[in-house]
Amino acid sequence: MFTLISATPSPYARKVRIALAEKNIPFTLQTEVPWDSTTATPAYNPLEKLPVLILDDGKSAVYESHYILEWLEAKYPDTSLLPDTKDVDKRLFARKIEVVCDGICDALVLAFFEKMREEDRRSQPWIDRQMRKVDGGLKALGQWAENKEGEFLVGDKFGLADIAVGSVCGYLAVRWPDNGWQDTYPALKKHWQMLEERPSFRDTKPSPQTMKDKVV
Ligand SMILES: N[C@@H](CCC(=O)N[C@@H](CS(=O)(=O)O)C(=O)NCC(=O)O)C(=O)O
Repeated sequence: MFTLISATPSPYARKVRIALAEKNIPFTLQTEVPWDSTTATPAYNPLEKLPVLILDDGKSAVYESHYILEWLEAKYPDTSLLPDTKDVDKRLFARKIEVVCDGICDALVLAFFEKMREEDRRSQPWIDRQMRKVDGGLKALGQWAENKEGEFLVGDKFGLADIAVGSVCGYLAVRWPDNGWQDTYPALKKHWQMLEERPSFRDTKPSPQTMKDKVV
């Protein structure tokens, strides 16, 4: 059986947890704090990041959330999370939405750790730059949610784009509760709330973690 190294707040890991659940792939969840020296991630991922999907042999590993999802799509095509193969542009659009969602998360992580620095070592211009990317990314998600044709973001089928958007919105709600995106983008908020009703979302709600070691 697969093992997924995950962390309770991780939006990247939540994408994989949701995809595994939606594809009915059984796995063992190994919850860690990747910033602590006790993490197992370096043993499987040279980039020392989670999520990491450890395969049945207990040694081989797949890492980087967008690649794990691509790997799962290739290995388990029956329960696809992408539009039909003939709909090339829709498939590419779904991946573009994931790119924006991952980029928002990347900027949030950078801002989060910059804010952890002592005041005299903290760069406010750096934090402002990251939050500009978050604002720009959310504006794009807000427009896509506003303009979606069906119940889901790409075509009339639940998939990768919904998983990515739901994960970043859930992360913001936990880690950045004062961010006003839910008021600014009501269609995005409504879409996220609909997604959170799915069992795969209900079973993977993010929560804060406690870091033991000093990171920055
Ligand atoms: N691009 C990676 C980003 C993953 C990532 O940044 N993971 C964090 C944990 S979390 O932010 O998702 O909670 C991590 O392991 N960071 C450890 C490190 O950067 O050393 C992905 O998509 O999987």
